[in-house]
Amino acid sequence: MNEGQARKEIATIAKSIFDRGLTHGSTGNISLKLSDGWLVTPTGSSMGTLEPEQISKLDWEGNLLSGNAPSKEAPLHLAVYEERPSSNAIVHLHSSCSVALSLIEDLDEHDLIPPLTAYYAMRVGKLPLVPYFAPGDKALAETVRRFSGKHHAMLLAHHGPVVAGSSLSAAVDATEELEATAKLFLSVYHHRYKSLTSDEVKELRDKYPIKA
Ligand SMILES: O=C(CO)COP(=O)(O)O
Ligand SMILES: [Zn+2]
Repeated sequence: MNEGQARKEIATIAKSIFDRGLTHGSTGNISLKLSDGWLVTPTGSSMGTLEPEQISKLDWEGNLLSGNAPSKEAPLHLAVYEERPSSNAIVHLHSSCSVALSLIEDLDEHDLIPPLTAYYAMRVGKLPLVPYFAPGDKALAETVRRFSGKHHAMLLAHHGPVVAGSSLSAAVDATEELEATAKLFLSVYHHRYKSLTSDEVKELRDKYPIKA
């Protein structure tokens, strides 16, 4: 995919995310690797109205090459790419059920949601909670770096998900799966509910390995 196509793909997917209420206001950011750098959505922009040429192009030191000023989370995206050479795209949203999940006390912070559905096990797997830091904080990027070697999906406390994928569509797919399962989990949380067994999860993970 060339740079022009990549810019269009980000703008199209960002609008779809915004139109379905998966992030709001000027929250969230998306990035995508290119052969000669990477693209990230500009700071302060609404995902609903992004023009392809506004999207920031950066080099691997984080310098702006073209487009508007980059997301304040660009160092976080860069840290994930540095730790995950197989990842080609990253999605960060403020999707409300996922944020709500990050506020619940006494969940397992190494794995917040049990394997409620097959697609959650196939697309997300394990979801750790990343401790709270202010958006754009250098310490947030460095903390995410520590998680991202082992995890392609993580949840920032009081903030929202960060999900890496082998492609932009794979990263968006997994982020949507996380939001849908967070909603499901919130609705069964105060009930007695069943999860998939570890054998069932293992069978899924063997048959549908997550490439992220
Ligand atoms: O989600 C956001 C911060 O975490 C949005 O910030 P940016 O507008 O700088 O991308
Ligand atoms: Zn954010």
